[in-house]
Amino acid sequence: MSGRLATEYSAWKKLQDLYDTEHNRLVLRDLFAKDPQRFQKFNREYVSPDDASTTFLLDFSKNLITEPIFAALLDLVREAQVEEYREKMFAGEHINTSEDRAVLHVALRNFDEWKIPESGVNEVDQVLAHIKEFSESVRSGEWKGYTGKSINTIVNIGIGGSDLGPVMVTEALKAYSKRDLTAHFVSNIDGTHLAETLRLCDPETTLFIIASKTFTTQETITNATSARDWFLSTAKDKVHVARHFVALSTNTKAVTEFGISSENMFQFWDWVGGRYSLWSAIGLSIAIVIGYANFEELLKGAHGMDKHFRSAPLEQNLPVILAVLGIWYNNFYGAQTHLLLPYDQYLHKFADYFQQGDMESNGKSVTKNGQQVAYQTGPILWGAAGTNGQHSFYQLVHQGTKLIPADFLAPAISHNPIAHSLHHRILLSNFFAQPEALAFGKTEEEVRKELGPNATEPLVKSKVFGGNRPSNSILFPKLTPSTLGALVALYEHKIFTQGVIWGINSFDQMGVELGKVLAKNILAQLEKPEDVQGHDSSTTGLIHYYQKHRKE
Ligand SMILES: O=P(O)(O)OC[C@H]1O[C@@](O)(CO)[C@@H](O)[C@@H]1O
Repeated sequence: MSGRLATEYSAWKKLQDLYDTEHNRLVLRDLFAKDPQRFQKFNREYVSPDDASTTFLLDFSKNLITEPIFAALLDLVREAQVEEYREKMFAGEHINTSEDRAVLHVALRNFDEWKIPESGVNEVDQVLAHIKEFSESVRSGEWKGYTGKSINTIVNIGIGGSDLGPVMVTEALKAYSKRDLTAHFVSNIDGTHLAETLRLCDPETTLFIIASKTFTTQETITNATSARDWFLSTAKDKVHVARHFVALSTNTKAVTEFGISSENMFQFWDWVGGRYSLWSAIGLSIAIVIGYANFEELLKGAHGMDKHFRSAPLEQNLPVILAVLGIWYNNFYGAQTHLLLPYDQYLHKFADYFQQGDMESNGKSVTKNGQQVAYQTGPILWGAAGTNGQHSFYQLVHQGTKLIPADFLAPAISHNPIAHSLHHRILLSNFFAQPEALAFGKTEEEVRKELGPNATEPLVKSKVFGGNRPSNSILFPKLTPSTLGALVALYEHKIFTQGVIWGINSFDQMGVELGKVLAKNILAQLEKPEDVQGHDSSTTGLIHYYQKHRKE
């Protein structure tokens, strides 16, 4: 039954026993020394069922597991009925129970493979056709602005899932981008974000894409209104808005009220979660930047992973493997965070993207049945592109007091093989070395041997690396649209699997509402801050200080 407390599962109790009795013996140096076949046992190669060139290796041998522990983790997946819930998701059942909605981002990249009886699913193809037609019209120069010039700049105005996906993908696939077209992404309500962007724009050649599932998000509508005012200050006549503003939304009424005609609207549906929406109309900016053919490859890459997730046996199922490893550390080792470390500068926004994807999905503390959990749920997701992270926070990761499981990702081939690929070989040498250092560390004996007999005790101790810090390594041939699609879907389905095991609803986001309501209340009072009422002394004191200093 959905929404059960994870601790009720017998598999959970078994895992707790295994942790209690085994964790002191789970030393990677020993596990590898005892079993020369360890890498062979704990790696999986993914090959897309649709396209053999979309492939990657998942090496999960540097984890604090044995075969019995791995088996017990998979038993938990079975007992939590993850496969049954997966089939409910793919069938369009309303598994987002609090909002009574289906969860069907998989339908956005389904290419009619599966018949899914949910309203709107049969319209996906026509929205994709509209995206194709419009993106090609902009890229070819056929789409003209109000003075007859082609578009050379797009500004996507959106926030959260209406921003992070397009940003991450257009950065990740920059090698495939149309280099004479500039894409900007404005998300923050801070006027600086829009002001600094508009300084770079020419109203005659700029297209604004207003991306908002609800078309009620205060930041987005305010930014869109100011962008329209900026545009009209030059274009003057409102009739010109139609050539320079399009909308991506589920809310046709609000879009037309804003002044964007319905033929300039790209629709999606309530069964597309914001943080799962880059595959939908929200991906219009992606299609314009990299071209529709590459956008379609992105979708197909994800679809291949959907088929894998739906058909692979649990012990071969990559999203399931990542999910259970995360639960092992999060719920039994007490790790609080999870690191994403892409050794690819194009993926520098990958962790940012999954901060929303993971933390807005699984940052919950009540099950679908309304029970308060007494165990950890979603981890804090963070990360940075390698090798930059090594010069920032790796000190803590290597020698700090916290256990931080990490996923390392890298392409074997760079899109930019400068200096005869010397840069890439250096990058990959670090991609290989860091997990090795984390896993096997450096013993006191090795340090003494290195420093010699005169080394002081404190110096020796400071140079010891305890190691035994777990990681996964994902290595793929090249960062292509299809590979990116598969990787994003891999993590989407990892998040889904963990949410089912924890018994929570991964697809609503009640936690973002209170702050919005309080901010609206305070906004109404900021016109006369000296009279602010109804707050604690801290909020009142801060608002009074603002009042004192808000005039230049
Ligand atoms: O796309 P929209 O409706 O403007 O929502 C933007 C973002 O705001 C939220 O915080 C929900 O309010 C995210 O879930 C969502 O992606």
